[in-house]
Amino acid sequence: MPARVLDGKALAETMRVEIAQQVAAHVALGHRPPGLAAVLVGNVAASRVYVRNKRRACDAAGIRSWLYELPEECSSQQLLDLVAQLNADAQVDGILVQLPLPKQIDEQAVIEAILPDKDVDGFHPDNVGRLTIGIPRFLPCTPYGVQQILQREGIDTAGKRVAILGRSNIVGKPMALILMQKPSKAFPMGGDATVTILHSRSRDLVEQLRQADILIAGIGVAHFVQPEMVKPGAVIIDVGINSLEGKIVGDVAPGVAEIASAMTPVPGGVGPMTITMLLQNTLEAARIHSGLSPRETSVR
Ligand SMILES: Nc1nc2c(c(=O)[nH]1)N[C@@H](CN(C=O)c1ccc(C(=O)N[C@@H](CCC(=O)O)C(=O)O)cc1)CN2
Ligand SMILES: [Mg+2]
Repeated sequence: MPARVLDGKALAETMRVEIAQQVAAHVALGHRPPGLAAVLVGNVAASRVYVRNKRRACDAAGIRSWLYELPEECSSQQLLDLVAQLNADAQVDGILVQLPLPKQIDEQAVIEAILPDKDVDGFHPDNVGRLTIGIPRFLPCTPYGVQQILQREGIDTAGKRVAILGRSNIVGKPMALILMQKPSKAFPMGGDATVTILHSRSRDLVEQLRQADILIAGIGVAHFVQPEMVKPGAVIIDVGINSLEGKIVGDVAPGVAEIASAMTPVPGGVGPMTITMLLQNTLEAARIHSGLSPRETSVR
């Protein structure tokens, strides 16, 4: 039997309606609508599409958004000046600097310049540190989206073997931190799983992958995961977005659907959830800025 399709697009739509209701409730309490500043630097076509989709999703949820564009050849200082302006703007709850940035820009300096309580991507070291010790403020949107797919599709992660292919700061590392975490009041999304991160230097890759109850692929190689690398009945989450022969494909080969019990499609799986979780984080930022959410929570 082919794998059950984990329809991220449908779940993203459901969650966006829920978020719109939460935004309306927030405004009904007398608060101003949440606001997101989106920063787009240069001419990467895909980045332009993602930012446009993020702003459309904001609009539909009742979140205000503003687009700031800088030219491809801008300097780090120009971008840092813009971030400082947005940090100081009381209408702005969240700042999204779309990645990747042009090569002359010091990406890490830009990430660190964003105020941690406006860092709705969850990339600032303060937010990464909080996630690491189990008192997160904002979870990075892609792994947060994966966690929501697993939870809302009823896929229990407690005690499961999870293999994560890829060790990026945006996907692999935060994904591991979320799924290994013991759930607590401060961190209800904790997955209680046994997590293995695999990467280009990992030995016995296929054997490791074949032990996984849940396999999360985020290495950016089209169709890297082949059927013989997967344990029969495993759950497969495909975070890859690659272009192959003019089509968008994931890191997982289509034949894996014959082996797996459930699998996210590409497109229409994790991608739409990434955008949805940005809305959730922006609402959370607005709650923080209106004094509704605790800034600090203790480890339990
Ligand atoms: N500042 C950030 N930059 C980047 C992030 C991020 O979370 N924050 N993630 C990615 C890009 N990304 C969001 O920004 C993103 C990628 C893909 C999708 C998506 O919906 N993809 C579609 C398929 C692709 C397409 O049709 O063009 C899908 O999977 O269905 C959404 C968001 C890197 N940069
Ligand atoms: Mg990302």
